[in-house]
Amino acid sequence: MMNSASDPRPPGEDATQAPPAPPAVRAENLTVVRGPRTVLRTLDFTVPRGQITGLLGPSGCGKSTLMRSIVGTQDKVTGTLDVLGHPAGHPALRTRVGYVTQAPSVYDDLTIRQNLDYFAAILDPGRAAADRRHDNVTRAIADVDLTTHADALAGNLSGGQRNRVSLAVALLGTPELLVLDEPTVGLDPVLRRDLWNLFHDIAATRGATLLISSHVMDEAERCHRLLLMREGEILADATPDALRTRTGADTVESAFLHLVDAATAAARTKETDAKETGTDTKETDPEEKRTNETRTKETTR
Ligand SMILES: Nc1ncnc2c1ncn2[C@@H]1O[C@H](COP(=O)(O)OP(=O)(O)OP(=O)(O)O)[C@@H](O)[C@H]1O
Repeated sequence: MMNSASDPRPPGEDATQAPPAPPAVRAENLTVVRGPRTVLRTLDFTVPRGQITGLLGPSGCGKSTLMRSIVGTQDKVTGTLDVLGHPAGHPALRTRVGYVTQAPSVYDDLTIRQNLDYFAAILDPGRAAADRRHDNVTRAIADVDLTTHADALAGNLSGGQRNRVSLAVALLGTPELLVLDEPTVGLDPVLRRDLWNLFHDIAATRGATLLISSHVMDEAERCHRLLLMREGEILADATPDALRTRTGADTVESAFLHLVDAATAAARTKETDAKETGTDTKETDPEEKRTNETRTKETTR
């Protein structure tokens, strides 16, 4: 049984013994600027531990930027962004957070096993760990269903297979938080189903938290919680059931479209009001932005 978002302790654990662990991710007033654009605007949300949270929204809405911020690789992040109780990017998070980017990071001139051996040696170095590394590599390759291809050169794999090698690398260290940027792109339906089963297995048996981006709405139904994004803002933060109930929709896709239409209508009304009163609401005034930035709790990285 999955733990609740508010109390991640195992059922039956004495509430007086230890304070509840912080959420996997906590964002307050999170803003990210890329080039001349504010790509994420004053986001407030939490990602509960031990669950699969889906990050969904149309192409360009800011999903990858948010993930990069969480794993600590994004510049010009302001506001508060805590990951597993530390500021995002803190050195203590290096082995606790796994990240798979959209572009597979594998060495083409090595086999799958050699790729994993290489990353395993970085994560868990030394002769004494050789047996453990071998077991972890074999397990990670099996997790992503590539055992029969273990000795194939990565350069000869299909795009979907290369994605799965990247995922296997992220699974090597048994991270507490796995951040996966569109891990099922380019995969056939059988592999997509198998990967989603694996994600649920990782959450249930290892108690890991998974944050998975997608713009395929049927994948939303497989998540415990959803963060629905549009144009750098969070439209909804709820379970799939709650979203459907709130909007009266049959599917998460219809619920999302309902919320997008409502947000578009609200933005139009705001624009019309601004034109009538002569107030520009589209972009924050640079001076106001500077003032906001000095108010934020965490310094710009
Ligand atoms: N280096 C950059 N400079 C300026 N703007 C950028 C830069 N990189 C991305 N952007 C803009 O930031 C916005 C968010 O991009 P991001 O990659 O986070 O979106 P996404 O939701 O992950 O899209 P996709 O689903 O297509 O991967 C986009 O509008 C994009 O054009």
